[in-house]
Amino acid sequence: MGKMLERLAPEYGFEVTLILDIHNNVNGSGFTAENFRDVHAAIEFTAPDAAVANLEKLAVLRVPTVAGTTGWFGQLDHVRQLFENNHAGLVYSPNYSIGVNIFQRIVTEAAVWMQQQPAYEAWAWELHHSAKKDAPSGTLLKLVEGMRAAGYHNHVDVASNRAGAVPGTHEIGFDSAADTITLRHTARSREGFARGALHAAKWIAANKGVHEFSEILFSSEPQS
Ligand SMILES: NC(=O)C1=CN([C@@H]2O[C@H](COP(=O)(O)OP(=O)(O)OC[C@H]3O[C@@H](n4cnc5c(N)ncnc54)[C@H](O)[C@@H]3O)[C@@H](O)[C@H]2O)C=CC1
Ligand SMILES: O=C(O)C1=N[C@H](C(=O)O)C[C@H](O)C1
Repeated sequence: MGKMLERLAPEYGFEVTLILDIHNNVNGSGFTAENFRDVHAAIEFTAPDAAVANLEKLAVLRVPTVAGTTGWFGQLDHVRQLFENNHAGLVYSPNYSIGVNIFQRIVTEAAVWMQQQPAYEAWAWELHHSAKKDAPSGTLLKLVEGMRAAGYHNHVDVASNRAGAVPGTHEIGFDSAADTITLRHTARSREGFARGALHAAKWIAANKGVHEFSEILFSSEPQS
């Protein structure tokens, strides 16, 4: 994601002044007050086992932050508390694509209807490139969590595949003896993730608080 963010950042009015990676951030050594002195926003896309330590440092430095890494959301309460205690802004999401955030709402709505239909059984599936470290994807976990929050308590069979260079495909399905409903989002490239993260960075550079990305995206709800 780093290269894509660097390429698109100027379109969002950002100059990239610091890039930390596994080589220049050994034991968090890149997170100094000097390095972040004139930084208006940080975007964190690293690895599941690195994200929390990086986010802790960004909170203490009070840098408005966009959290993009997946696989750490079990520690969200701890990270949220740290940003709030330090009065630092944070946006988090397992997926910054606009399409996926709309897809999430469609899936949640389907779950409400399907909860009343015991003849249907459900599955959740995702496919990503073979370099992806976490499975299931953060997005798939959130889709299923959204179904649960909408009242869907039947079993959901969850599966993941890793192959080639696939940028990200997520599918929720319902099957009965009579028919099948398949809901699928397919990312065509990683550009949608990067654009969403840059949009969030611009927003959090000018606002306060801790927010899930969809709160920003859907801050003015469509009229029905
Ligand atoms: N929220 C979203 O929309 C999206 C989330 N992701 C997630 O973002 C994460 C990163 O994905 P990719 O960019 O594909 O990974 P990648 O493996 O291509 O790049 C990760 C980068 O993080 C650096 N890194 C690792 N540990 C570090 C540390 N301790 N400090 C600083 N830098 C460190 C590596 O040097 C590397 O440059 C994954 O968890 C992935 O699931 C990926 C795409 C979209
Ligand atoms: O690792 C990736 O590539 C992606 N990860 C995110 C996830 O785990 O949901 C989002 C996107 O699907 C790409």
